[in-house]
Amino acid sequence: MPLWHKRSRKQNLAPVNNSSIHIGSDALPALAQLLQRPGTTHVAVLADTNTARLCYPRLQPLLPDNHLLIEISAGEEHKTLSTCERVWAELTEHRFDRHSVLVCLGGGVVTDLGGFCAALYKRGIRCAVVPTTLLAQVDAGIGGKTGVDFQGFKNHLGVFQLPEAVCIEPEFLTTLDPRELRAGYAEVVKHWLIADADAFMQGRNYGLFVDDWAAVVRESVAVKQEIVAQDPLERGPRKLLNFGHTVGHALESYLLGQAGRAILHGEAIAAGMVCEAWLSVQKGLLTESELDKIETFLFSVYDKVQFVTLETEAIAELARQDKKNQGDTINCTLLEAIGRGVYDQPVTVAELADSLRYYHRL
Ligand SMILES: NC(=O)c1ccc[n+]([C@@H]2O[C@H](COP(=O)([O-])OP(=O)(O)OC[C@H]3O[C@@H](n4cnc5c(N)ncnc54)[C@H](O)[C@@H]3O)[C@@H](O)[C@H]2O)c1
Ligand SMILES: O=C(O)C(=O)C[C@@H](O)[C@H](O)[C@H](O)COP(=O)(O)O
Ligand SMILES: [Zn+2]
Repeated sequence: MPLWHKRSRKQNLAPVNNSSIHIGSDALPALAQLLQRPGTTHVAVLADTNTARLCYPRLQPLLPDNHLLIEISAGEEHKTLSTCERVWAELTEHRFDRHSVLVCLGGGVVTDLGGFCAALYKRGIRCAVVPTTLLAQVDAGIGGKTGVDFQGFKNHLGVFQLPEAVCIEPEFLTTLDPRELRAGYAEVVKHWLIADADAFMQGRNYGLFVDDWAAVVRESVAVKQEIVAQDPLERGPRKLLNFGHTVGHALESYLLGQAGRAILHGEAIAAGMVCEAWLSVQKGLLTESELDKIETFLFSVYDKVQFVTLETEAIAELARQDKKNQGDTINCTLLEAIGRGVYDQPVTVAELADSLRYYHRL
């Protein structure tokens, strides 16, 4: 059955291997149960400065009295090996063993970095994820991609390692900055564009004016979960989830490296999706009218990312390090229709630069 077949809205979230996903009011009780499992020796919560202040108090009553709080600085610039070293040093100092649990409480930076730390410390300790941004609830917390940035390249070091549980409490979203909510929404739109044309058509009507975020989270998690279940290690169909990321990651990496110009991951992906939808038209896969629908919608939600045309080649060059590549071939995920992604589509650096120039002209 193709990946983009119509899913039942009530579809169960089948665990991928042994990772369970809890969404809604039973999510935090499920975490409490996991932490009380006999044999658990130590519990640490990894949070960033914001989630330590805004989300940790909600978790505290569920935690054992002697738990450890490890706080890291917030922001993509801290998703690095040196932050991991700090986390590992704290675990070591407090004699965490393999029966310990690391609870990652935060957005994608905390869940990516924390998952990576848990996977490597003593070759693997238990890990639970409590995603607190929209982006992490619909995407980063799901599917076991963990890692950190390295030498300016996104997620350049990492492992696939599923957490024991993902506990999603949509109420955490109430304290989220509107810019962060908007950025996370880009991954929701990505899921629609690769796998759910009906949801895209409906979503166009309400944009960010959503009154039931929990429903949006459930639907989006179901799309990702279904794809990850088929291909956990990204040998094939999981590459669909990378739509918008060949250009998006290049743009994000380029701007992150320049003081004052960093943009959020979701903002980069929104721009990347416009570029890659345009490339899909150039390759004869998508119609002009579909491209127009995608662009109109994305520009109704996102501001244009600012760069000058002189920078397009340098940005496009960064795609040579994309993880979907094979040898010198840059493999992109494109669209063959709204709601139908297609992966392993070769593109050149020149074509990626053209797509950025197209975006710049819009
Ligand atoms: N592993 C994956 O599959 C995957 C998928 C998508 C993105 N990512 C990664 O995720 C990262 C982006 O994640 P993100 O957008 O969540 O960014 P983030 O983790 O930096 O969080 C965004 C900001 O929101 C704050 N925050 C978090 N929860 C909050 C809350 N409930 N209330 C108030 N503030 C809160 C954080 O402190 C931070 O300042 C990128 O590094 C990206 O590469 C990974
Ligand atoms: O889960 C996946 O697979 C994804 O590609 C989801 C992406 O939204 C996410 O940004 C992921 O971290 C990108 O992975 P990478 O392998 O391109 O670094
Ligand atoms: Zn992403």
